[in-house]
Parts: sequence; structure tokens; C-alpha cells
Amino acid sequence: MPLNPAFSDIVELLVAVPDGDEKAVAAVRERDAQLTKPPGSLGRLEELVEFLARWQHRSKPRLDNPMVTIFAGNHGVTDQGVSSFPREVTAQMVANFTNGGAAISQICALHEINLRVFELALELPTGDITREAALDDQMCAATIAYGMEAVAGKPDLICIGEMGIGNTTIAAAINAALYGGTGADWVGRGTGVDDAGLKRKADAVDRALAHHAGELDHPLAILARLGGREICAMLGALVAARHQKVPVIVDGYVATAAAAIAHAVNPASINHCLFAHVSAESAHARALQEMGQTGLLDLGMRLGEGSGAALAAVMAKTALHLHDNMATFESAAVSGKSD
Ligand SMILES: O=C(O)c1ccc[n+]([C@@H]2O[C@H](COP(=O)([O-])O)[C@@H](O)[C@H]2O)c1
Ligand SMILES: Cc1cc2nc[nH]c2cc1C
Repeated sequence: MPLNPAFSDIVELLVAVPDGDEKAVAAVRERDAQLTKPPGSLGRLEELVEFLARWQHRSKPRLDNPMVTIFAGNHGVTDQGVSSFPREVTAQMVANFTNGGAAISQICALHEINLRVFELALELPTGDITREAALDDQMCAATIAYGMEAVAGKPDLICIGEMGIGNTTIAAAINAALYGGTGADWVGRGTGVDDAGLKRKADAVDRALAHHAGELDHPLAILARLGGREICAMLGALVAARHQKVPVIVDGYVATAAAAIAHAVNPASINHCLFAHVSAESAHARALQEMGQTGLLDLGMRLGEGSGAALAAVMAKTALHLHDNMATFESAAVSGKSD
């Protein structure tokens, strides 16, 4: 099927992505070489500073305004008994995020990271993907455009997270459509379903793939048929960030599915994304592998709500603080490498 023209703008934005700033990276490397440590000894912390420089296009990267965004949506597929929590928890947790009681609220408060929550028509769950499209193409495109607003506050780093009861089934369906395999290959326990729940999830994905067979021939068609509002909005935020010179940290299994849509349109479109962690959701490692990515952290977390991404941002803040504030061999009168 030809791609709906509603998607022309987003395809263009994903294809015409700006390159990173290698001059800025070279400047960071030059300073790093002068710091009082053996070369390379800060491992991926050194890469984090280069990542910020490359995608902020700044030889002196900043983290004055890091931001965690949580996109929240509800899913018709919860009618299939795919989650261990009821759908109303999505709205209840949104209130908890803003009232300061959620894990992400406390991570952000402790580490001085801004938190913004985007509620996406929670009273209007998407269509149940086992029997209808999640969203029509227009609504999918409009929600992608809405997600682009997330970078309007000019963050210098954006962490992309989500909340949505049922959405690990949605992420599994997207992965199965993009990469092949059956539901069983891509589902995990999400919020903690038992074996029967896991089987219902795998069946729901298989039925969704069968129902929409023949209509899954473009990543954005997959997003509309099998996705969700928060996945669309995360895709919009991710691509807008690239064009606004904002590096992105992607949270867990569900947020990775939004990046997978971008990657399937143009692999280079996610070069400005760092994958925060390997979630305990069982198929996350494979989803990362499909894109040639690895997670920065591996803490056995499976919370979502941007929590893994926020902790990766804490690592980035630490890395930049060291880069900016460590002494040089010269200033501290420490002898340099002798061989
Ligand atoms: O992103 C992850 O790695 C992840 C893994 C397991 C659960 N979650 C969160 O749990 C919710 C979805 O789980 P479920 O069981 O309702 O599909 C949703 O709010 C996600 O943020 C998130
Ligand atoms: C309580 C709860 C908190 C969450 N945060 C992200 N997803 C979640 C799912 C549940 C059920």
C-alpha cells in the first residue's frame, strides 16, 4: 500500500537529519587528554561527554537544563488481559508523577532534572490492536507532531520515557512487525503478569499481526496499526530533538520501540540517541541488538516512566562535571604518560 501522505513531513524529518559536530568532539578529546587520569580510564563516561558535544554541536557541552519527559497513553489491547494492573493506573500514576510520589519524581528532584508529563487523551484508549487499528493515520501523524513540542523548552538533554498500562504488549507487537518472529519472541512480564498472562500477551500479538497482515509494509503504518499515542509522541520528540540539537536518552523497552520506528525509516536518524539501560523486560536486549545498540546501564530495572533514562542522565551530569572541573596534568603538576 502507498504510504499515507499524512506521513510525508515526518518521513522527511527522519530522512534529512543533520550530522553530528565532529569538531566539537575533537575539542572535547583534546581537553580530555590533558586531565589527570590515564587516557581512556573513565570509559563510557568519556564517550558521554563526546556524545553531548557531538549532538549539542558545542565544544563545551552544557547540562544546565536536562529534562525528563513522560508521555502517557492508554491502550485498547488491555481488554485482552495483557497487564497485571487496570487501565486507570495510567491516569493515577500521572497524578503521582506531578505530586512527587513516583520514583521518577524523586530521581529528578534529587538530581535537579526537570520533569514534564504529557498526557495523551487518557480517556480515549487506542483501538484494540487484535481487532482494529490502534490509531488512524491522521491521528498518528498529529500525535507525532504533538510530541515534537517536548523540545520547545530548549532542554540541553532530553530523556524520553512513558507510562501506559498495556504498552509492553504494544512494544512487542511493533518489534515483531519490524523484525519478525512471533509474539512469544517479543513479550515479557511487563508489570508482572503470570504465565497465563504471558501467554495472553503472546496470543494478542500474534492475533494483531494476523489481523493487520498486508498493512504493515512501512514503519509508520506499523506505528498507526499497532502502536500507541505515547509511542507516536516519543517518536516526534526524538526526531524534533535531532533537528533542535538536543541529545536524547531513550528509556526502556517501550521507549526503545519508538526509536525502532525511526531506525527502520532511516538508521542514521537515531545516531543522537543513547540507550539508557537494558531493561529486565526479556526482549529488550534483542530489540537493542536489532539496532546495533547496547544499553549504558544494566540494573535489572523494568519500571518505565523514564527512570532508567534519568539515571543515565545522572551519569552524563557526572561525566560532564569531571570533564569541566578536573585538574590538568599541567595545572596539578602531575607527570604525564612516559611511554
Ligand atoms: O520500559 C520498560 O522497560 C518497561 C518494562 C516493564 C514495564 N514498564 C512499564 O509498565 C507499564 C506497562 O506494563 P504492562 O504490563 O501494563 O504492559 C508501562 O507503564 C511501562 O512504563 C516498562
Ligand atoms: C504502579 C505502576 C507504576 C508505573 N510506572 C511506570 N509504569 C508503571 C506501572 C505501574 C503499575
